[in-house]
Amino acid sequence: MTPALQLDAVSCTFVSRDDPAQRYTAVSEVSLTVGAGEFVSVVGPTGCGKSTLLNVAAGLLAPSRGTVRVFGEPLAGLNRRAGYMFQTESLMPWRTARANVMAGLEFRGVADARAQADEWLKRVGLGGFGDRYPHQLSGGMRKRVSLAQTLVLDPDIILMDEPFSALDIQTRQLMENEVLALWAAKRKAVLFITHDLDEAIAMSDRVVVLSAGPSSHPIGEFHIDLPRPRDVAEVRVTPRFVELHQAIWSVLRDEVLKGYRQQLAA
Ligand SMILES: Nc1ncnc2c1ncn2[C@@H]1O[C@H](COP(=O)(O)OP(=O)(O)OP(=O)(O)O)[C@@H](O)[C@H]1O
Repeated sequence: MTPALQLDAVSCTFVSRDDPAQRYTAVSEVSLTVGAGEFVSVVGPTGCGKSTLLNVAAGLLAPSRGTVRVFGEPLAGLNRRAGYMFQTESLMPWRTARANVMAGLEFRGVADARAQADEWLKRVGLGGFGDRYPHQLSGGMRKRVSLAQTLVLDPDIILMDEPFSALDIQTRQLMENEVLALWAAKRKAVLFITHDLDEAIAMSDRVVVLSAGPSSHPIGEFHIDLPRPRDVAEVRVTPRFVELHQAIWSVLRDEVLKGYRQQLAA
């Protein structure tokens, strides 16, 4: 079956604005696929190039070398089959929760945008909050609105960059379970970036480990054979989870230490 997303030998080199002779290759020769309906996480040390890869998949950044295919077609420009959810707040503060969720649909000229937005707000547990502005919602609620804003457009591929990193642990686990439930219902391809190995294992079908930069590349790939449906809090205490964690951490640990050393030296 044609993968939803296929990165083939992708490298990204950034040129310094002040001194064009200075270059930094963030990722090098990265090949990565996400099957239709597959949930794949990418973990790696801080600054290794996880967001860079996601930006490439989103079509926001053209790779310096290599190719990106979306359902078999070469990607040129924005990836219109993908929806994104980023670490930072993505809500427009001057729009209500409903108006934020509706924005993308309005842009596409969808006639029943309001009804669809209300339906999605209900699905993420915010049925009664459509008229609130972002500042009148908690951090977790704002993330739920962002999730609705992404999913209302029914993308075939969902790209998530540490979407829950700013949340407290309980809210985070609730959101992770909600994402898993929504994903199970629709089975879209997900590329999930996180620095949290527990989160990656609990949620994914496959975990890809990136080396520390520069020239970061995959150094391990693990199939997560934990049964579904999963509760992210409960699955963490199962023996198989612990086994997988140990196996992946043994690959990731040295890279994390390298990443820290590089950050301190910078
Ligand atoms: N536009 C850019 N210009 C120059 N360097 C960049 C640019 N974007 C990213 N980089 C560099 O590329 C490297 C990878 O950055 P990236 O944000 O992809 O890492 P990350 O793994 O997502 O980091 P974190 O885990 O801290 O979020 C970093 O060293 C960063 O400074």
